[in-house]
Amino acid sequence: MNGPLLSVVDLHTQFHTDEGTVHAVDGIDFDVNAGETVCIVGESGSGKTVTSESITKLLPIPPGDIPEGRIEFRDLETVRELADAFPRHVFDVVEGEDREQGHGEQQVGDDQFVVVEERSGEDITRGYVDLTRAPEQALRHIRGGDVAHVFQNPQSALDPVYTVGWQIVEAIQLHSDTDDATARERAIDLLDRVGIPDAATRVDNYPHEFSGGMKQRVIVAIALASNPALLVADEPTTALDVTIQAQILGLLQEIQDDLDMAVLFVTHDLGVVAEIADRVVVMYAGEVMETGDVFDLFENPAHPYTRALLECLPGRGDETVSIDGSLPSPTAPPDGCRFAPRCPHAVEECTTGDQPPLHPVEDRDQTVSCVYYGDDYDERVVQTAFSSAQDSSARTDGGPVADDDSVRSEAVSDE
Ligand SMILES: Nc1ncnc2c1ncn2[C@@H]1O[C@H](COP(=O)(O)OP(=O)(O)OP(=O)(O)O)[C@@H](O)[C@H]1O
Ligand code: NI
Repeated sequence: MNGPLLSVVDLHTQFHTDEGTVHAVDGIDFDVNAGETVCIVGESGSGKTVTSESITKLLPIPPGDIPEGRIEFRDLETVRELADAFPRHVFDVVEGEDREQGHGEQQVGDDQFVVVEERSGEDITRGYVDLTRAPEQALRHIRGGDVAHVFQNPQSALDPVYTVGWQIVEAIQLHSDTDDATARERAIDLLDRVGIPDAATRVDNYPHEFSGGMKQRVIVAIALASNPALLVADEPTTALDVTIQAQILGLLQEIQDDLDMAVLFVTHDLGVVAEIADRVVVMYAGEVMETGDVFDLFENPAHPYTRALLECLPGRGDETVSIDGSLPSPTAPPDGCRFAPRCPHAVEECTTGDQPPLHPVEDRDQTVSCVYYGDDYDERVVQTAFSSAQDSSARTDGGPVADDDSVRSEAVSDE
């Protein structure tokens, strides 16, 4: 077993600006397993897009910068290919004797982005590519190959001067030795699969000859052309027609099951999350507040922030209410839990030190960054208030009340 397909480990992504350093992503951890759909949710500005763009390194660097952390991509085929192509950049844990002799952990060099953890003879059987250290040349190989990034903006993702067929053929041939005729056949097949009627004719059309929804399908077809192990998709705030969006999501899921492809989907729509996610990562102000199985998390939201988010979900709580208060300053984030200034249950410990570690939730497939789930507090305090979070009397238990004069945040579903 080579572990999860993708492991984000202590990722820090910053932007150096005239106003100071923006701590957009400030030490987050989560995994994506092969074949599963993980949704990242959170209010606008919480760092979802920066996280997804850190993975495919589509981040503008500079001003962007990843000073700390790793993004381990554990697709074995990719690890083997890149170990072959970049032999000088391989860190071989197996070959190093230091561990045996008790010299402690060996240091991976800055330019060593392929880490081999286990071999069977010559063959690599466990290891990863660290996407944060990979040079542009290696990233080009990975991007649009084993990791595809779908921008859900048809306007900018397609090249207006080439036919859609040409663009799909290019994507196919970039990563495999496929002759023109075979690639064209596969392009037609892909268009057919994403639900474009009369694909054999449409393959020779230009992007402007397609409607918005059909363009979106073409973009998905291009992303699938290389048979990616992981598809990263960031939902835009200027959303497409909801029915088209639902169709495309349904389509993605069908194809995903066929190809055993993992999907990392960024959204602030909890309805979409309920529909497509296997697991959920809840982000707030550059930190992960909670992760978990989608059923466990919806049934038993553990973090007060997740609870507040769910309260804003239509049909769940009172959807006219948004969470009181606003995101903390990204250049000068507060100590302790980022959500503490808005949390009805915050106690003194919540306002000092680092963001609390992710504690496992008892009997659930969930982890939560909240002191109440540690040994010193009773988590029932944050759980009982769920259904009455809008009731102001419920705010007085467990700790200081959020400042009522503070600015109302943008609603969670602000598209
Ligand atoms: N190029 C940049 N320069 C400076 N700050 C940036 C840059 N890009 C993003 N940020 C900041 O990083 C933080 C996280 O932004 P991000 O776009 O990841 O949020 P998001 O969760 O995707 O929000 P939305 O739901 O609105 O898309 C924000 O404070 C944002 O202002
Ligand atoms: Ni975003």
